[in-house]
Amino acid sequence: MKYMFILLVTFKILKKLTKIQEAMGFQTSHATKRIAQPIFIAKEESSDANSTPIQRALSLNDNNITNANSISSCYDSWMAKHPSALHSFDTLMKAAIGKKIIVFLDYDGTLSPIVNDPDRAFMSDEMRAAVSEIASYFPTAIISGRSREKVKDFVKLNNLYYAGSHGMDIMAPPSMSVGSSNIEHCDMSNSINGNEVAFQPAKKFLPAIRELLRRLENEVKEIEGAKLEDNGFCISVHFRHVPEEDYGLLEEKVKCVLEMNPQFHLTEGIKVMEIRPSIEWNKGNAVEYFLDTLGLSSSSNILPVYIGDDRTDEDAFKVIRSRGQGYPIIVSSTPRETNAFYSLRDPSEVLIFLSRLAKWKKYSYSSRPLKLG
Ligand SMILES: O=P(O)(O)OC[C@H]1O[C@H](O[C@H]2O[C@H](CO)[C@@H](O)[C@H](O)[C@H]2O)[C@H](O)[C@@H](O)[C@@H]1O
Repeated sequence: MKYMFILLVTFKILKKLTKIQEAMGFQTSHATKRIAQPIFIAKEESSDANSTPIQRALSLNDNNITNANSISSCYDSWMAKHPSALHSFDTLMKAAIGKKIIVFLDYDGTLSPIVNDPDRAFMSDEMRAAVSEIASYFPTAIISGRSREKVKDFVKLNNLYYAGSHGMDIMAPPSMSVGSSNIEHCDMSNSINGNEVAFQPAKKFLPAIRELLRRLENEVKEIEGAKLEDNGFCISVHFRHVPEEDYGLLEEKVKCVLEMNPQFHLTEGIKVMEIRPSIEWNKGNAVEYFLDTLGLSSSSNILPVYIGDDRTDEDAFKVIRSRGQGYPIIVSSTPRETNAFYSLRDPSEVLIFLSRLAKWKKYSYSSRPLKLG
C-alpha cells in the first residue's frame, strides 16, 4: 500500500513536470523513450542544407503564408481608408441617383489579369460582355498605356471610346468647346464616320520616338529576356524575364539612350520601364478631355467612375478627387499609397462591380410595374 502511494505520487510529479516542459516550449516525443527538445532546435535541424526541393518549396510556402498574414492585417487597415467598392456599392449608388455616370477603365491589371507575356493579356468573354453592357448604359472610355490600336484589338468593342499611350492618343467626339490650345492637336482627317476625331498632343514627337525605338532595339537586343513594346507615343521596356543580375545593365542602356534624347523621360510600371515624351499630359488630362468633348465638363450633375491599378492611373484619380465629383477606384490586393477613394481586389472584383453597376442601371429603367399575363 505504501509502495502504491509512492508510485502514484511519482507519476503525478512526472505528469506535472511534462506539462511545465510543454508550457516552456519543449516538445515531448510520444515514442517509448521520452525525449524533450526545444522547438526552435527542431526547426533548425530541418534547415536548407539537407532539405529537398519540395521541402524548400514548402518552407517558401510557409513564408508566403506568414507574409500573407501580415499583408492581410495591413490590408485590413488600408481597406478601412479605401473601402471595397463592392461592400460600399449601395452607398455609392444612393449618391448616384439622378446623376450622369461616365465610366473610365484602365486595361492591364483592371480588365485583364497581369500575365507574363504582354502580348497575351487577353480579356475574358465575360468581362467583354460586362464592359459592353456598361457602355450601352453610360459613356465609357478605356484609357491605357498600350497603343490605342492594340488595346482596341484586345477589347474588341465598338460602343466605347479608346485612349492609348497613357492618354496621348485619344479618339473622342469632336467638340468645339475643347480649349483652343488643344484644338491644334485634333486630327480631323483621322475621324471615324465624322463622330470621333483623333487627339494626339504628342504628335510632333513621333519621328523621334521611332528613332528612339530603333536605338533601343539595338541596345537591348543582347540582354536576355528584355522586351520592347511599341505603344505608339510611348515605349515599354519590359524586364519581367530579365535575370536579376542584368537589371543594372538594362537600366544603364536605357538611361544612356535617354540622355541623348532629353525630350523624353522614364516612368515605372509593373516590371516595366516606360519611356514617354516630356509633355504635361497624362491619364488625368485624358479624363478631362473626354468630359470636355462629351459636353459634361462643367456639369455639376455628373459622376465619373475611374477604375485602374497602375501608378499612371493616380493622375486620373487626382483629377476626379479635385473635381469633388465621382469615384476613383484602385484595383489592388496589397496596400498602396493612392489617391483613390475606393478599392477592388483584382479584375474578378472589377467584373462583379461592373455587372452590378449595369444591373443597377437596368433595374432603375425597369422599375415600371410588371406586365402580368
Ligand atoms: O495602362 P495599362 O492599360 O494598365 O497599361 C500599362 C502597361 O500594361 C502592360 O504591361 C503590364 O501588363 C503585362 C500583361 O499583363 C505584364 O506582362 C507587364 O509586366 C505589365 O507591366 C503593357 O504591356 C505595357 O505596355 C503598358 O504600359
